[in-house]
Amino acid sequence: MGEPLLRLQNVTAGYGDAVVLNDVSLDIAESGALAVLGRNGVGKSTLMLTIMGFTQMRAGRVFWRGQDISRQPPHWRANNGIAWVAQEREIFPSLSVEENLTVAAQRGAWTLETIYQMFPRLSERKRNMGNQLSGGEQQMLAIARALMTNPSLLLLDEPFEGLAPVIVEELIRAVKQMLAGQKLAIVLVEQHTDVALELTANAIVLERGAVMHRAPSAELQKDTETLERYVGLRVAAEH
Ligand SMILES: Nc1ncnc2c1ncn2[C@@H]1O[C@H](COP(=O)(O)OP(=O)(O)OP(=O)(O)O)[C@@H](O)[C@H]1O
Repeated sequence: MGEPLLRLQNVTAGYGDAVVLNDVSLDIAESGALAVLGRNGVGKSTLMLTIMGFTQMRAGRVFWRGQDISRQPPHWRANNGIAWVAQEREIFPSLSVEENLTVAAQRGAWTLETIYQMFPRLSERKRNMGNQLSGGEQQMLAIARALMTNPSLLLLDEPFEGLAPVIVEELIRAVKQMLAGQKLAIVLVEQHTDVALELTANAIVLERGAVMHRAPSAELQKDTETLERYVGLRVAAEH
């Protein structure tokens, strides 16, 4: 086993005096895919923010390719291969689709051409302004913009939330394509448990900021007891 791409070692972190994550440890391998599950408010987004360097670390360390980056600011992490798609998407409303894509682009396999192949809708709308897009198109753009930085790790925070099923299908196909094609690892926070487990190799379940359970995703998919206890059956019940 080589060095993990990302390692969180006994990380306790939060906002100011409020501690949200408690003694969280996890590894993500190069090209790995990790699902982060758990009910609302357990700290899933805070985990993403901590990987990006936006929270206050109280204890523990974060390693990137074996290097301790615990004190590196968010822009260092972004410049060194960690990309984050926030729940809020945060695309630039007054820039065109194409400008949104090129504004933070870095060299690599993801270019306008490969992005437009994966998201033909964005190609059709490349001259539209960010604020003229539907919710689904905005989410595509947010993911595409993150890919244009040619990251080694992509953090996706509830990318399918609130989108029409047909758009969710399109995004799932795109995520599969991303994982199959390029050397890219993902951390996926998702309320749609079945989708999250289908897309990933491994999963952790958070409860009150701590890792309560970890398992290969295929195993957790069958473990309805754990899913019921810590995640709820919101999505499983829909199938
Ligand atoms: N900026 C902040 N300042 C202080 N507390 C915060 C902040 N953001 C989140 N929290 C608190 O941290 C806890 C975990 O929130 P977080 O958003 O990480 O959970 P989550 O699992 O992602 O939930 P959700 O599924 O609702 O997004 C909550 O109690 C929340 O109130």
